Amino acid sequence: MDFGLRDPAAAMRDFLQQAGGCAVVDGGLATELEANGADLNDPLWSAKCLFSSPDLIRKVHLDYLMAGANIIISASYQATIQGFEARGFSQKESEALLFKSVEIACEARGIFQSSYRNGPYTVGADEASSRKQPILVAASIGSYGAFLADGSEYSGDYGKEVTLQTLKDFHRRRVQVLAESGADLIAFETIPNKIEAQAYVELLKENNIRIPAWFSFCSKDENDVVSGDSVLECIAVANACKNVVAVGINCTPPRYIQGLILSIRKATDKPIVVYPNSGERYDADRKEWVASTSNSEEDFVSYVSKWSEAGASLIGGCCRTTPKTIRAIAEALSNVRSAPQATSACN
Ligand SMILES: C[S+](C)CC[C@H](N)C(=O)O
Ligand SMILES: N[C@@H](CCS)C(=O)O
Ligand SMILES: [Zn+2]
Repeated sequence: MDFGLRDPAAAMRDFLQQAGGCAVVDGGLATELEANGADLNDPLWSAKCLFSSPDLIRKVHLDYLMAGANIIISASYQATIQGFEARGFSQKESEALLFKSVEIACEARGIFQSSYRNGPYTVGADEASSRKQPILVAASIGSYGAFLADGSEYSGDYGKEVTLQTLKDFHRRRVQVLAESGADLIAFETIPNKIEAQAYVELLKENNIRIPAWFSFCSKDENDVVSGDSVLECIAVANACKNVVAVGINCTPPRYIQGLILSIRKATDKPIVVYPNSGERYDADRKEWVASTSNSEEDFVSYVSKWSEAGASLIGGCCRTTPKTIRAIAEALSNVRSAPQATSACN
């Protein structure tokens, strides 16, 4: 559909219309890599699989497509040139790994689409809606905190020495490479503070980046992102950028999402994307999630129609969500989705 080559807002509008008014985002990529046996206790976390087990990444993307995802997010969340160089890769090899993350996702989409035509996969509520499942590939860009590999994407506290310029210098080349990778859009994910959003906006402008992007923040409650910066101020930074086709929240407990959507919709007319985590807590030292008694996949999915009613039009899951979660989200949304190509939205 040449998503990335058109007027960004119109491209997103058309995509959402083809998806029936609401699109399904995939679930936790790293979570599912681990569920399939990958050991992510590594500074590169899921990006390690780009060289250790690329076939597994492709399989996980396919599993999410089969569950009904309209958007799959590449394995580049913690893939940085600086991180790969620290592992002994050259700059050229590091950039090739970034490309590869998108290539793998595009391959999964191609396999899914051609295999579907040949018969073996059934996805979505029924065959007719499955056939029309529009699919985008989003290139993930995780925060500077993700690169630090100490869980600081959940604090947004980088210390005083990390300035706007530091962050721009850190992210610049990766943004340039992923913008040329063949992805349909860039997903700036798990953004923990306002300064990093500002750095991304300036990089998009200064580097004349043409492909669309979404900005998705990590929140600690219904008002503030994890650093303590106001969600509304963060959204305002993203809202001012023409390339930004959706704004929202990810890797945040489900219980805050409805309040966040209601606030965000007052601050922007752009589509709202939400893909919460399970509500568990990440132990960065052990690189493990700590179980919480108050959350289950059932709880998560029970929120979905409320999020749609509140104004979200891209809904999925982040860490500790699985293809099962995504299938349940697709089913929950099938009640509010209109027939593909119809004009009404789901909220
Ligand atoms: C979204 S968090 C669970 C990613 C992993 C983290 N940056 C780490 O390396 O520990
Ligand atoms: N896209 C990443 C986000 C981590 S917060 C993943 O699902 O692993
Ligand atoms: Zn997450």
